[in-house]
Amino acid sequence: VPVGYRMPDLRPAHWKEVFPVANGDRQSPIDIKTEETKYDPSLRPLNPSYDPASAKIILNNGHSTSVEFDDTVNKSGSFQPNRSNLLSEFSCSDAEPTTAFVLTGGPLSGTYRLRQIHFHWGSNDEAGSEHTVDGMKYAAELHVVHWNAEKYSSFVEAASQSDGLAVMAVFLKIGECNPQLSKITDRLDTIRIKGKKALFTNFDPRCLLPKSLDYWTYFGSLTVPPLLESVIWIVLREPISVCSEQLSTAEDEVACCLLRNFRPPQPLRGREVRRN
Ligand SMILES: COc1ccc(N2C[C@H](O)c3cc(S(N)(=O)=O)sc3S2(=O)=O)cc1
Ligand SMILES: [Zn+2]
Repeated sequence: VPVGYRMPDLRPAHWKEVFPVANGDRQSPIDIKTEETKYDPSLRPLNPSYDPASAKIILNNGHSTSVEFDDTVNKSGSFQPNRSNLLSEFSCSDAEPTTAFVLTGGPLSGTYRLRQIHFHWGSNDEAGSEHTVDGMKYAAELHVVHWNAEKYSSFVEAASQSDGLAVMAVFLKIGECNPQLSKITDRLDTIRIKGKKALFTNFDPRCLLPKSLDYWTYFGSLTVPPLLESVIWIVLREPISVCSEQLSTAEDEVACCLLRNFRPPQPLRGREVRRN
């Protein structure tokens, strides 16, 4: 390391030194004050339709674990799901196997393609979520990341556009163990080291979603550097359950670099939070 080189301080309070947008006027996460959210009749139901065969790898990118999806080819029309392996795999969703892996509807105009899912958690069951609801933190938070493949030709291009990304956030609360989540937490031992990845196929994110897809939505940003203000946030109002053992497995398995990987709520700066 060159003499005098100062390792950048990686704590959220210091991100503005490297990424000035950290002080921007559409930063995430936020505290959702339910009394101040505004009902918007123009908001449509969310329509997630995922092609399970597009799940590819599980990855430890140093501040979270993620399941990366093959977002290169739009499979609509070309992918003929093999019903036997699909239906046996996905007892959770009796919906017809899809030929695409996209999110449409809700506050979105156009088709947003699934890129990856990842989690944020804390060092105990009391804290861990990034968004809070009336000041309340959940134990963890799942992010399902999509990009506007209809309007932009690549994910990187979309990530720099104000309507480029759409992230669906799902709160995790401590309760029953979640067998669908175990499909991921049981694999974390294979990606203990930063940068490690492991094959992870046939996973349908719909299995992780709560019964109700009612949501709050607002314009925000990535919650990790480069903190780009390109995210349409869709925060589901109903949490899913996870048991303490699953969360501690996640923390134990990859605690080295992933503990407390949640950014605190940022100023709303006059933004509106709408609900369907
Ligand atoms: C342009 O540079 C990049 C932009 C984005 C990314 N990604 C990885 C990040 O971990 C990350 C964090 C997200 S969160 N917590 O939902 O706000 S979404 C997301 S990502 O998959 O888009 C990588 C490079
Ligand atoms: Zn995230």
